Amino acid sequence: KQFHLGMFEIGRPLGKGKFGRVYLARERSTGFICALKVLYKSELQQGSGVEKQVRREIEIQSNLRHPNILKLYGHFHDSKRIFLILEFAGKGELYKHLRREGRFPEWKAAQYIAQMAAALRYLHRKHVIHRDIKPENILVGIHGEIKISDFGWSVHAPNNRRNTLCGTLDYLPPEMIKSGSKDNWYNEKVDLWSLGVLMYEFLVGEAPFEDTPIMTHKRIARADMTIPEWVSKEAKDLIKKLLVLDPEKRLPLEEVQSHPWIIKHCVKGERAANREKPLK
Ligand SMILES: COc1cccc(-c2nc(Nc3cc(C)[nH]n3)cc3ccccc23)c1
Repeated sequence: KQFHLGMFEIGRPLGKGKFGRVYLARERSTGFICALKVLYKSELQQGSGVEKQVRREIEIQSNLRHPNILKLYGHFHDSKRIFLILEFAGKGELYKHLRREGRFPEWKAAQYIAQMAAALRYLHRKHVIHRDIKPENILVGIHGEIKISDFGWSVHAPNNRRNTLCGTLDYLPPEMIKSGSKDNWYNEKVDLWSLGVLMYEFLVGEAPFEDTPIMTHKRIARADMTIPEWVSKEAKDLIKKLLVLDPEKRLPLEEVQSHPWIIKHCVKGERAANREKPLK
């Protein structure tokens, strides 16, 4: 399908980030609401091969269909800009919710981790490794469901500490911070480590290896973290089974979804969707 700018009514800017801005938009003929991400070619060309990476990310994301992955409906460009037509997630950025609430109750963290595990299983079945799982790359839909919203570049303004020059180290697995064999970078187990970091940050309100960059590097390499005693023992068990140095020893996604902590908090059935708390 051919898209062009005239097909859309542009609404309020939702936010801006490294490579451009995101606007609320409505497709004129259908009234369909979406988010329009505008990337400036000039800014992309500066980065080393960033434009090719954008093309690859568009290629990947436009072929994905999953309720917990933000849909890319299409794209088009004019002389100066590239436009991405993206699914609109009504409740915005997950990391803003996390900062506002400090940390999530266990039942909410478990539902988010279960949705992330389902999305990652789908990605890995399609041989896509996300490699950049962190709260900044997750959006929240109107029904509170989460959506992985970033395949390789960020839309968030560098307004929080972690958007330092090199981006946060917090989520990198040991095999990606150690020099040496890069083939582990293309092993989907890297996403399991980041899922463990995400789970820790949801429950504790800060990342497990958060420190000065040098110390973070050291602590990741040794999987050196402490889990506060007030975290439930089931949650502690799952975190420890994901934050494992040896990629092959990390808990597979199928076993994450059937872990007692997930089963305990994630009630099946459509009624759960409208319930703040799961059934006792
Ligand atoms: C820097 O702040 C940014 C940056 C980019 C998007 C938002 C934002 N996004 C969305 N939804 C979206 C965004 C995309 C690509 N699909 N659905 C909703 C919001 C609601 C309130 C505030 C902010 C929001 C913020």
